[in-house]
Amino acid sequence: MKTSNDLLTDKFGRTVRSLRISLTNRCNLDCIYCHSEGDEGSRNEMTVGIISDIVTTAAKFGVNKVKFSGGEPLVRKDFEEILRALPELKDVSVTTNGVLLKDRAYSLKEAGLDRVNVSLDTLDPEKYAYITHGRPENLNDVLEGINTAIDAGLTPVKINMVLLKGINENEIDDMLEFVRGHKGDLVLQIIQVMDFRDGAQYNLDAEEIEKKLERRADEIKMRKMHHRKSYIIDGAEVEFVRPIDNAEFCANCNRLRITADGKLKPCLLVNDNLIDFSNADPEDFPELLRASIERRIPFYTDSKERTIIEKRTIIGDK
Ligand SMILES: Nc1nc2c(ncn2[C@@H]2O[C@H](COP(=O)(O)OP(=O)(O)OP(=O)(O)O)[C@@H](O)[C@H]2O)c(=O)[nH]1
Ligand code: SF4
Ligand code: SF4
Repeated sequence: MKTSNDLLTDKFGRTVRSLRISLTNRCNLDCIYCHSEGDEGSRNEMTVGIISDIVTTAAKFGVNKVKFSGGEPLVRKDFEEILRALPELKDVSVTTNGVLLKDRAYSLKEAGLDRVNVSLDTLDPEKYAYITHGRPENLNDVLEGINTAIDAGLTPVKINMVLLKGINENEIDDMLEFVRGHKGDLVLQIIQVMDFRDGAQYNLDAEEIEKKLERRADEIKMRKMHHRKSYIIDGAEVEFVRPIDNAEFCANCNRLRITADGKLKPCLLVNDNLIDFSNADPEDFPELLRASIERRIPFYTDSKERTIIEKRTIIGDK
C-alpha cells in the first residue's frame, strides 16, 4: 500500500489534486458539440452519501478541489445538499449552462459553492438557439444567471466560450468587451471544440487564434493545471483551453473524473478503464482510488499519429 503522500500520484508523476464529478447525465439543453464528460450516458445518479464519502476519502489523500459538472448539474434539486455534505476544501466550483442559475445562485453560495463557470458561446439569441437547440430567450436567462451569480459572490465567474468555425469565431472581441463590462468579476475561457457529436465540423485553428491573443496580451499567466495560459488584454482576462494534440496539456492533467453513476474515470477521452465504486464499501475507496490512478495515462503525447488511432478506437464518434 502506498503512503498517503503518493497514493494519488500516477506513473507519469501527475498528482491528482482535483476531482471532476458529474452529477447527472440529464440536461435541459442539447448542444451541437456536447461531450457529456465522455460518459456513456447512464441514467443512474450517485446519492449525496456516496459523493460525500468519495470526496472525504480523496481529501484525506490531498485532493483539495472539486468541480461539479453534468449533463446540467443544476437539474439536481439536491445539489445544495451535496455541497453541505462535503468536507472542507480549497475550491468547490460548478460548470453549468446557466439557464437555471438565477434561482439557485444564492442558495448554492450559502451551501458552500465558491464559484461558477457558465457556458456562453455567443451573445446572439438566434445563434445561441442554434448551438444549444434551446430557445433564443434562454440567452436572457443565462445573462440573468451570470448577474445573480456575481451578486451572490460566486466569483470569478468564468464564461465558457467554445470556439465554433462559421458560428462565433468573430465574436471573441465582443466577449472580451462583455467581460470588461463586469469589472473584474468575469473571466473569459475560450475552449477548443472537441471531436464529440458534430464538434469536428466546427473545429478551427485554435493554436493560431491563441497566438493572436498572445500577441495582444499585456500580461500572460500560466496555470499549474494543464499548463493553461491566461492573457490580460486591455483589462480583460482570457484563459485558453486547447486540449487537442496538446501533449503539455495532458502531461499536466491533475484531475480524476467521476461519472454520474459512480465510476472513477481516469481520462475524459477513454472509456474502457473505468472503476465502479457505486456499490463498494467506503473502506475500500482508497484502494479503488489507487487502482484508478494506476490506469491514468496522458491521452495526447508527442506522437500525433498514435493519438489519432487511439481516438478512433477508444471513443469512436461519440
Ligand atoms: N481534454 C480535456 N478537456 C478538458 C479537461 N478539463 C476541461 N476540459 C475542457 O474545458 C472545458 C471547460 O472546463 P470547465 O468545466 O469550465 O472547467 P475548467 O476550466 O476545467 O476548471 P476551472 O478552470 O478550474 O474552473 C470542458 O468542457 C472541456 O471541454 C481535461 O481534463 N481534458
Ligand atoms: S449544456 Fe453542457 S451538458 Fe447540456 S447539452 Fe450543452 S454541453 Fe451538453
Ligand atoms: S489526459 Fe489529457 S485528454 Fe485525458 S483528461 Fe487529462 S487532459 Fe484531458
